[in-house]
Amino acid sequence: MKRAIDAVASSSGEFLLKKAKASHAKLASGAGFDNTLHHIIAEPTTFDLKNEIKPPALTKPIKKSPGLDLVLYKPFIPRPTSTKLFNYLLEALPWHRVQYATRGRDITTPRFTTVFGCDETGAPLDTYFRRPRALPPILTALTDLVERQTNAHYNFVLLNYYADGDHSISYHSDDEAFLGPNPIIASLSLGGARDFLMKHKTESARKEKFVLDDGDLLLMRGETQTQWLHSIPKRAKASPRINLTFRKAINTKATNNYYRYNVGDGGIWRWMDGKMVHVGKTDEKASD
Ligand SMILES: O=C(O)CCC(=O)C(=O)O
Ligand SMILES: [Fe+2]
Repeated sequence: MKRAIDAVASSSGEFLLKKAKASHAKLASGAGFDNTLHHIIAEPTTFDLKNEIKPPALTKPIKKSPGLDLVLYKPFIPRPTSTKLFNYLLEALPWHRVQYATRGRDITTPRFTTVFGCDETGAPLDTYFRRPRALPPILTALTDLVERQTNAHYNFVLLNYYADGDHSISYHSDDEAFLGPNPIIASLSLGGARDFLMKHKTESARKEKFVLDDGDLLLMRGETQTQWLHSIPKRAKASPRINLTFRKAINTKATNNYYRYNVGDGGIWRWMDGKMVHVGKTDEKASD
């Protein structure tokens, strides 16, 4: 399944876009506006992830249903590091609201997204739909730690920011051919707890529900993506949450797809003065 998975469009998208237009007009005319829209704010020197992360209190393999092969690490990142990381990522990164058309409908992704990484084919960077962005140091450090914990290699980090309970990801599986067979995906949660629902693709009575809490790491492997779907449903009340998925792209198609559905061309949003502000257009070619 390609990553056009947001056919359940969200009305909060339109609302946020309207709200942002006002801020954008103000920014465009205002002084002190940093025009390097894609920049990543340097991490505070107080980050010392390697020493702040301790072995998880709980490491729970979950294999009770056919094809389901998960490991839950609770927590992988303890507080207050998880909070510090959440706050830093929200503010430091350029975010996007991706819009695309599918089956004749215009969809606005019902959450903010952003992505870093590249396949390891060595293809020239300017041959991609969007110029791939290098992992910023904090994501390189995190990837190293996740690799060590999960014994796998990743070259991509996709981030989702769910501002509130209206933000969601609909049922999908990440079994794209460009990740190779039985991809290993590690998923890190920061901030507000959300339900993570799973259902078997063919045996619809088989369902699972986990609460993903601040600092939790969920490893999905084996036939999980082939046999199961997962989602983060909307809920009445939810605190802001960032999710990071660590993946391994094996070809250029993967890289193009990830930038198309996580950067897109709907513009750049930044966390400024306690809210997301639409700061400008995505550069046609360079996204770094
Ligand atoms: O936010 C989550 O926990 C899940 C995100 C997800 O499934 C995805 O990005 O493919
Ligand atoms: Fe997913």
